[in-house]
Amino acid sequence: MESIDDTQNNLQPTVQTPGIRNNHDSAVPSRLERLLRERELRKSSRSQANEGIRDGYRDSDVFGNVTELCLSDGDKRTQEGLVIEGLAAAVLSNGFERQDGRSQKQRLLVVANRLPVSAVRKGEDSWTLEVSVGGLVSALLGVNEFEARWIGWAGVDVTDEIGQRSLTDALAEKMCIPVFLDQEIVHSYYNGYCNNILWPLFHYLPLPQEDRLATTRSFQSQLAAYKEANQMFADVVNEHYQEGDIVWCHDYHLMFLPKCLKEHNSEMKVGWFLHTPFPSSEIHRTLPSRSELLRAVLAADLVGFHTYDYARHFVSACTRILGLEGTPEGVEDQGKLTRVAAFPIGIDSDRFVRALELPAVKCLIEELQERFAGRKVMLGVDRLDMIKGIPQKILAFEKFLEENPDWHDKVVLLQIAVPTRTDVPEYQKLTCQVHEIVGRINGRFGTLTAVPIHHLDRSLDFPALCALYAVTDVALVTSLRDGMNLVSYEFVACQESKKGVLILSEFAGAAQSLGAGAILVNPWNITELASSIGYALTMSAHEREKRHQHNFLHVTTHTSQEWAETFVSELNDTVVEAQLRTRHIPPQFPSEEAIDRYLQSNNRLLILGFNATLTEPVDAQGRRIDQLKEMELKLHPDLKEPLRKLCSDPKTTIVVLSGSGRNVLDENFGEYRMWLAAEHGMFLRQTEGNWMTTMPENLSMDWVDSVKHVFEYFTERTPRSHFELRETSLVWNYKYTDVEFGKLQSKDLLQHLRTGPISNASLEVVPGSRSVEVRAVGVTKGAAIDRILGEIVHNNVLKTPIDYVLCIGHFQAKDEDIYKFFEPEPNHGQAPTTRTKAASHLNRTTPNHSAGKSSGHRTASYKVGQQASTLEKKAVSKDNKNFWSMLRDRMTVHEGSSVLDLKADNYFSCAVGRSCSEARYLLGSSADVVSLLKDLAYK
Ligand SMILES: O=P(O)(O)OC[C@H]1O[C@H](O[C@H]2O[C@H](CO)[C@@H](O)[C@H](O)[C@H]2O)[C@H](O)[C@@H](O)[C@@H]1O
Ligand SMILES: O=c1ccn([C@@H]2O[C@H](COP(=O)(O)OP(=O)(O)O)[C@@H](O)[C@H]2O)c(=O)[nH]1
Repeated sequence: MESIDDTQNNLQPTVQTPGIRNNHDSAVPSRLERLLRERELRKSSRSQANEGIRDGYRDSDVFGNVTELCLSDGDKRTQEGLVIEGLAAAVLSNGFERQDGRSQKQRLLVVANRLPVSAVRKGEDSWTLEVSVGGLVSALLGVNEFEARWIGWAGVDVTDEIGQRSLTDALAEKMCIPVFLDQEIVHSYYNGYCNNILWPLFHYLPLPQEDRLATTRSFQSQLAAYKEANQMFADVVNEHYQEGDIVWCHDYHLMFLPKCLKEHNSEMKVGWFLHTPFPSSEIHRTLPSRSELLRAVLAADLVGFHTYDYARHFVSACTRILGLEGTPEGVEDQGKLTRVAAFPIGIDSDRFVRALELPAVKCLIEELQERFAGRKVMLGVDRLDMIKGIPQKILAFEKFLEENPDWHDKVVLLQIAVPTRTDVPEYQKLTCQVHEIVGRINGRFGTLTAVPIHHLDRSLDFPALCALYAVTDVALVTSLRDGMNLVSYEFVACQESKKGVLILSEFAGAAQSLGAGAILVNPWNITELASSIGYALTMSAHEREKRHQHNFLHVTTHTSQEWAETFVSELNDTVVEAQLRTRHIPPQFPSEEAIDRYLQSNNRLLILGFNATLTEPVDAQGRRIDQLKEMELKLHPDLKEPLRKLCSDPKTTIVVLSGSGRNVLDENFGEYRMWLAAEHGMFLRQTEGNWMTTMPENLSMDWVDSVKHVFEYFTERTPRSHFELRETSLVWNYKYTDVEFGKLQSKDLLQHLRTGPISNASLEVVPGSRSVEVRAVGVTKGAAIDRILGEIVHNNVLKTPIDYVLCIGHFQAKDEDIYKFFEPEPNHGQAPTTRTKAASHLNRTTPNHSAGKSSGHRTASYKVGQQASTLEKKAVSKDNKNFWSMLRDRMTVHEGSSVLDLKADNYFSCAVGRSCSEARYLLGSSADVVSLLKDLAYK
């Protein structure tokens, strides 16, 4: 349908849900079938691998936990070093032949701001590497199914060549590749744009008022640094990329990376995963660079989040801010689908479970038990970040002590607060604030021998952390927002013997997976938090056991390994799916060929749509749409001259065939010598003549008032929607309404039209991308074309038959029948003509190959001068596919006076701004139509 809303930035979801649609082809397994099969394969390969470990035929390096094995071997190296070797060992299994016969591991380039190690310089060319702390590092260290390389920043500024070279070598041993960022970039990109703008915003924390002005001033330079840093990451990826690699970009630091990578190599398989929440679109839209960031991420093939909520917010930001189409699969832009889905992260639970058996850890557990004998242990482990809700946690603990004097010397809160982003002023303020509260509470409730809160401004190593988790009675996670929160998972993994209680913020992603076993709290509600502490401390053993088992099962089955495998498998599949989709997308319009054939033809017919074909394109790049301007359809100014030139060519007949009313066409085309077909061809005129109606005589319009009544009702109830009453149809348009509300209302409207009191009327309901049109049954552009042809023939003295047809428009739904009108009938013994077949057939008959081919050649002739009046009286056929034969049957063929003599190769049908169509070819937008018509006019 070429109704007023159908501009190119608001495309209909033309490709249906993959998986449900079964990939267009029953022989091809659906997306879900493929993913399930892949999962089965992974499972069986893993169980074989585990058997391998039990049988002792594999080196522990590849599948076992390196940390644990080395420690038990009495190795004296630091635990951090060993964890890194865990990654390296996992990674070093290059070329390992899987037992299921599948080939080697796929190469995975993990790109994250931070490498899993931070480097400390010891001399000119010597370095020590320490494990970086944070959930992202912990999770990815558990992944060993792939041949992974990690690309990222080593956390130091290295300006000299010797330093850079030696650090590169040191990191290479750990399968890490550095990106060298200088201090200035780190300051603006990492401390500035990442941690002072994106991080708070993604966690729903507005910047404090006094910083806001300064932030706004430096915003542009920070954004520039952010883009520059992302390009630096991309350069390193490009340098190391090998064909077939998977590139997995991580987190809010690298939102521009997918775009940079795809611009360099569109074949690269690129995934992007966000470890933080993605906020409601209402929050995201406050960001000045909101559109740019979204578009850059959408360049990825697959975009992943921890929870469905975050994924939903992202899709909604893309639909509301960019005006793109959100589907159950992701986000569609001009036929390109970016898949968006939830992939909840996990931990390497085995590593924690087995760590508890290590002598070193057992020893620590005993020490801690002795130290806190007679007291219940409560634990908090967080980076010292404002999102973690540390002040709220401590204040709630204070309230609990206040209200429960009996517990004063029977409970202790151990708070590990790992310093993080210490250069950012907000973090410095938080440190002071927390110290102050802890000091006050310890002063208030402490005794000479004991204090209620042990607060540590430092990180712990892995054995200490495991021991601490194991002796804890109640873990407190009070994040105000948290992507996932792996601490809660790690605590559960270490609690098989104690079965302690987890108090968990409902604002952590983990609440969605551990919600059944944990006590969920709103950390802003200090009273509720304090009473939850009391409830947890006194919980019965039976309840603790039940809750723990539930969580333990989840943590041990949803591991980091599973997470990474699922993501990578979906990424691989997304690329397969994209290939399947593109098989069914018509190719780009072959301009050169079309122009050549145009020039060689003697009598050409150009059928052009109007809206979104000959109109000025709407700027969709994040600028606010000007509804009033856009609703007033105007011919593209660049088309005026070429159109005039084409119209003056005696060998060319132009028809503008539009859904718009006569007045709109008059205003825009009155000055040209062409044919105008308004309201889908119901009205027709040569611009030098008068409008005539081609409406079938028996066309009933009795339904108009009832439909108008319904449209008025919906227009009143849907802000910024409007309807247009044409002479033969009505269009309700909701393009400018709230996306979701508009969709809901249109559903309601359609239901009413189809099943309500007017459902029996002889009318056709045509849903567009953001519109609903109602017209009489059988009125389509395809149905109109034979009436139009009849009139043209009737009016023109045809010296030669029409031997070239170009039909081009943003036609939708039923109006696509127009593209089929001139398609040749299938030859006997051949499969019926399909879009792809037609396309490939056409490709076959390009000048190089077409010699002697005339399979698509059809000649039909009108008995000139007779058929027009007959035709206009005939009822419109509903059987669109038989127009050609109808046409032929109705027309007397007589030698020498054929009206149409059209070889298949001289027929060009083209859909504008559509991703999928019945047309043979596609053009992106009206801008492409402009250059095509210019070429036709001036070549
Ligand atoms: O590298 P830093 O700036 O020091 O910060 C450490 C990491 O913090 C964030 O972690 C997030 O990822 C976790 C795992 O997915 C998730 O559980 C947690 O909720 C998130 O906050 C950050 O996203 C990472 O990039 C940082 O490396
Ligand atoms: O002293 C510490 C404290 C924390 N962590 C690790 O830091 C990660 C924190 O991840 P989480 O997802 O809870 O939050 P993030 O810090 O990533 O926001 C967990 O894996 C902890 O084991 C650590 O290694 N040493």
